[in-house]
Amino acid sequence: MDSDTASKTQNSILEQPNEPLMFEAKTIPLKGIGLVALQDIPQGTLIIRERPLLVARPGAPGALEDFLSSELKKLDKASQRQFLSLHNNFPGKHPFAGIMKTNALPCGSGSEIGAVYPTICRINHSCLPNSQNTWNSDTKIETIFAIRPIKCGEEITIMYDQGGPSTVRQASLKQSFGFKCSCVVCSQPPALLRESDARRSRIQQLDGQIGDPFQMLKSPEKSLKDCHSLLQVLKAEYGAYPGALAARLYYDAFQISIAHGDKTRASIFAEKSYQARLMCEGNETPEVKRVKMLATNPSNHSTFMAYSSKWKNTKKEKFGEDDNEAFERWLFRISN
Ligand SMILES: C[S@@+](CC[C@H](N)C(=O)[O-])C[C@H]1O[C@@H](n2cnc3c(N)ncnc32)[C@H](O)[C@@H]1O
Repeated sequence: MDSDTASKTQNSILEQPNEPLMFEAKTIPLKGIGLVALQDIPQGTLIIRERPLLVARPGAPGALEDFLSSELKKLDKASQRQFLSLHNNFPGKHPFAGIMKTNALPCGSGSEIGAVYPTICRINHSCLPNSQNTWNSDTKIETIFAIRPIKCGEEITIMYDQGGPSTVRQASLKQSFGFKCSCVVCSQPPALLRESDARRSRIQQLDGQIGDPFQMLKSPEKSLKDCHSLLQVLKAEYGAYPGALAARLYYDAFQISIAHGDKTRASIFAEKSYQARLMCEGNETPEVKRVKMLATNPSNHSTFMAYSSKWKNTKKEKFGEDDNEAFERWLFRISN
């Protein structure tokens, strides 16, 4: 499909059809079609809100093809054309399944159910994306928010893979999407790429340690310290815009604190998680609303004092928020 056709197909399922679009679909060298910003877009801006064309579970190619074929017949002609015009990395016997496999985005984190969209599915991948896709399970709408400032003329990008060092990312992108990534991270000089790889491996390692319930139970100080270390690595790798990774880290720190009874820190961590999430997905998703509620009432969480009451706040703790470093050390219980 050429970029003209792509531009014309944009509006039907978009939720903000009357507003001037912040982007245009055009051909990008070596990437097919992509979306390019038509204006400067500040961090935290909602760029696209779109309903799915089709939703499906993964399945054997033949069975998936039959399912998609019957679902396609239920769509109007314009929607059918939009679906059929999407990129297919797996041409052959099962073209509908190939389109789905190339384009589907999960309906929620970790969900095996995927959906395709006429516009959002034109967004290409970067290992340092400037935007994030999020599924809202209440409204059944997918959103794209700017997670860092985007300059007019810059391509809008999201992240397709699970992260990790460049060799792992490259292999996964090649296998699932058929391209060799040459984004700003992957095309760095070898020495810088090695440093980035070391940070991304460390991020995965720390993430695993923080998620370990035994460490959280037996050595919550260590878990919080890991959260603090992760924050430093995220800042080094992603600069001022760690996006959803920061939201998750703060939520983990919330869970560690509340499980041992520390409502004061838990409330601060929940608020930080909320603020980070707000930038990535707005204030409409059930998850964002829940984290906001927990910032106000941390003890409403089901694990309040589930592990111990050793951090239960007995008196109002004083902390000086003016001295950033001291505040961070207090918050993450770093003693030396
Ligand atoms: C969901 S589609 C994105 C839109 C697609 N470029 C198009 O023309 O419709 C995914 C496909 O786009 C291409 N693609 C996405 N990101 C890319 C990148 N960073 N470099 C090269 N190709 C990319 C790959 O062919 C991939 O399988």
